[in-house]
Amino acid sequence: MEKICVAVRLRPAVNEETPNGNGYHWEVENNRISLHKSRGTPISGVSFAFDHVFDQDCRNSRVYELLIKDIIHAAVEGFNGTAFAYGQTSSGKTFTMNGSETDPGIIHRAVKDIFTEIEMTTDREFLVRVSYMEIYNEDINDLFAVENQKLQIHESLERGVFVAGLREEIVNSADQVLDLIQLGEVNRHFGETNMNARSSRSHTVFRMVIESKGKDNNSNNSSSSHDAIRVSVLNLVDLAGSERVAKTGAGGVRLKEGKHINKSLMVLGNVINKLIEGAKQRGHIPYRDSKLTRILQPALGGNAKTSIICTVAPEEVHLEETKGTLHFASRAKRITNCVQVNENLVDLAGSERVAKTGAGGVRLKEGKHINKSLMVLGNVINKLIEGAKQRGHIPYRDSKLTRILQPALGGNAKTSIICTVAPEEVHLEETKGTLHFASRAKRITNCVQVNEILTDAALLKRQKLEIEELRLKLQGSHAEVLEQEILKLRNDMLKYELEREKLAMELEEERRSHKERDQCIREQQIKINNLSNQNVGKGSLGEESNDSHSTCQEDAFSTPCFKAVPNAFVFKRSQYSRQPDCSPLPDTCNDFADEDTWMKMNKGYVADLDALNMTPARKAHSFPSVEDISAENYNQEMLNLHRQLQLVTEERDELKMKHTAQVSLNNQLTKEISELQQEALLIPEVPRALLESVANCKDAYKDILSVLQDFVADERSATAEILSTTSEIGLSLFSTLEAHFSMAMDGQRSHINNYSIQEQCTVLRKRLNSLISSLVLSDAPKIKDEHLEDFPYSSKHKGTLGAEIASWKRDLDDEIRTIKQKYQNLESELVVNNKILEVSEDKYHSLERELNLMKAERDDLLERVSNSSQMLAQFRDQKENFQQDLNAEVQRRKKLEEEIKQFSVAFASRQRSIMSFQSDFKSVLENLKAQNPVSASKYLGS
Ligand SMILES: Nc1ncnc2c1ncn2[C@@H]1O[C@H](COP(=O)(O)OP(=O)(O)OP(=O)(O)O)[C@@H](O)[C@H]1O
Repeated sequence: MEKICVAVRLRPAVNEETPNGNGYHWEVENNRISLHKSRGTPISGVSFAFDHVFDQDCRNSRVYELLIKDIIHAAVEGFNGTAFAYGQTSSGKTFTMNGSETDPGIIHRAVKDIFTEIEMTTDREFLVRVSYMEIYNEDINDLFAVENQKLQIHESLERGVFVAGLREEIVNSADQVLDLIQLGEVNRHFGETNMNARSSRSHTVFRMVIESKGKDNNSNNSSSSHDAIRVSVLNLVDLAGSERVAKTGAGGVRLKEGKHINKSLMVLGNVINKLIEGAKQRGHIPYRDSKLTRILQPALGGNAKTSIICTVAPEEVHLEETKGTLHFASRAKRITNCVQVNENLVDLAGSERVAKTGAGGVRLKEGKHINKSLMVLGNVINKLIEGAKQRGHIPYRDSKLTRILQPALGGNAKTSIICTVAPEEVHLEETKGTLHFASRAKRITNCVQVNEILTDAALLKRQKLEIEELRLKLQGSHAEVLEQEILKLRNDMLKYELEREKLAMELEEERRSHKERDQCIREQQIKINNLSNQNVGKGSLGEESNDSHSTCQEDAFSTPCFKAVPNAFVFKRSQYSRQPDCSPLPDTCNDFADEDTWMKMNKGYVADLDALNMTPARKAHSFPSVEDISAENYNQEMLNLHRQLQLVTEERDELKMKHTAQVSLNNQLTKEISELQQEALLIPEVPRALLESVANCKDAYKDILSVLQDFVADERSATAEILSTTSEIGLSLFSTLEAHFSMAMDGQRSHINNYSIQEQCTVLRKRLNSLISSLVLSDAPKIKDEHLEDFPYSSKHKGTLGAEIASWKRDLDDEIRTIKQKYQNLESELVVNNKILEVSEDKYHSLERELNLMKAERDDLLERVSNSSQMLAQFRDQKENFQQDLNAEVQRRKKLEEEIKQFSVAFASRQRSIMSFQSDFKSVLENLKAQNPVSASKYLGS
């Protein structure tokens, strides 16, 4: 176990102290940083000690020498290493990691040193790969390849936690790496805030993977130790700074970035808290109390995949021992390790009871030692369980940052953290927060191991050597068949090795396309669901519109909203431990930039992430390991699979196109429907407008009549009679018009009858004519007499009365004609409107029919999508079967190899026996020759 190395670096003050400050300042002395008052008196309780504390004058070279150099050296030797800079915004993290022209930073120095060390290590050969990524708004982007965005984190036993799809460049000189870094820097997210003109808006991780292998000077005499390859990962991390909105003045994009930055830093704080909680409870683990536990240390809570086989005896007489062993087993079951690839296979001595073994002397001494070491083993296990119990779940998966830094925090890596702080009084709280963080981080312990692995490649190499050895053994013999077989096998192995690489790539590619297709289908299904919701909305609108044209709903055609996620898709942290395949990133942390949360975060507050909803689980399909795949028949099968894949993809594309066409048609129809609705809304207004104008005409007519009435002196006179009949006729005509229009307004078009109005007009006209003619022609003398008395006309006027009445009649006729004309105009307008209404109705019905067709088509589409999903499932099954076949084939091949080996061993032994028989035979012949040289020369020749 190794503690994390933590240092604090105070940057030089950049601005003058605020005039109304209290004169507080930080002083650095002997790796301790303390807060002092203006007069120099230290403030109690605000003093922190760390592995190193660097003051304002310290240069990057010193920071590197004291804090990082060891990690770099260890990384070349095969240990994982991580160094990261943590601190508030503008405190000097990027300055520390990247440095300046005159004072290069940690990354620059580390790269240079690594290549210098590699050059100096002459007994090993190295392969160095570098990558550079940033975590921006919780997305991982490749800084070496801008097109690689939103990369995913994966984990495998061999590679540990890794970012899939991240470009790795194989490099062989420091300059090459520094050039690459320069290119990557261009792609990094920087932004201006009130606090820093060039503030990092993302966390960056510069990663070097160093592989090394002992140099194989004598190829014929290689041993397996030369095949062990060391793989170490070095992470150099420049974190974005925690920030307070009040100071950075962030808004918009900056605010969003700030929230993401603070959120991931808060998760980092949570992880550290959880780790130290566990370490606190675990306390000292007594590994050193026995040689056994010392040797087994990596296997117990360390870096090993460990299996313990507890053997028990069935006899009743061993009941107590068996119970004890079972208790031991159930305790051991609760240990958790941080696993790398090495495994330990240990055969322990059994615990003994003197009473039963009857041991004495040497045996007794041995038994005591055995029991003691087993007891210590039990103690170690107890301590480990205690720790694990307290430590519980470490929330590495809550942010991408902690997931990437997982090996560095409580895992298998040498880690240094450099916490940068600002000296200004105005940043006092932030500095205290960073120092609290640093003190907590100091308590983390990691278990660091050299990562020595036997890679597949090394394994293959060994197999090749074995075959070579066999071939040499058989050289000179006449076992041609066997030799041929071996040759073939060797070629097969080479082919297999090449194909394995290819397969790995193809599988990866296929898996990616699978994922994309799944995603596509899911998206399409969501779209179809939305479309169906939209259509259901329209259907209900159609029904309503049938009832009444005037009650159309305006929002029925609005953009469809996504359905609320059903509860089943949301689960809490408490369920997380039971759902290991999900990536439970909290979605709802929105207020991480606020003051309160910031303070809590820096004071070691553990966010109750249980209260936050997690993103839905997305299960990753497990693929068989590459070595399980044989080459034979693979290409053929692969072709088939590709063909099927192509077909499914084509079908999906076709469906997609149809769907797009349908959506656009749907949009067009929606637009037309809304236009028609607008028109339909206007149509009922026409009769209303007509009714209003008729009412206005009626009022005007009444006014005219009342004016005329004033001219009539005698109410019983003929003039009065004509006037009253005329007004009666006019008003009756207006009333009829009003009645018709109000009926039209109520939608009773069928009752409006043009013919009845005309008939009424004719009747009324006739009545008026007959009245006038009766007055003028039949009762003229009477009128004359009456007018002589009543009318204020002179006698010369009396003769012209008939003419005047005739002119009134003409005027009235004109007026009636005008009214009739107006009426006819209104009538024809009404007819036109009715026609428009009918056309609208037809259009509406045809739209409804189209909608139904669309629904049917949608159902068809849905069915086809589900069919293609089934096909996909079948396709997956087929693939699985194929993979099983491949596995079987690999097994068969292994068996064959085994048989060949056995055969060659048998062959060698037979060869040996033939040789010995030959030598025996020779010696017998020699003896015979010696005994009887004459007959021997006669029968055997010379
Ligand atoms: N030790 C130092 N010596 C000289 N200048 C420094 C030092 N530390 C920081 N600076 C200067 O302070 C300013 C802010 O530093 P830097 O950008 O490294 O902060 P940061 O912590 O990375 O901020 P952010 O989190 O916003 O990215 C820069 O102009 C930098 O040059």
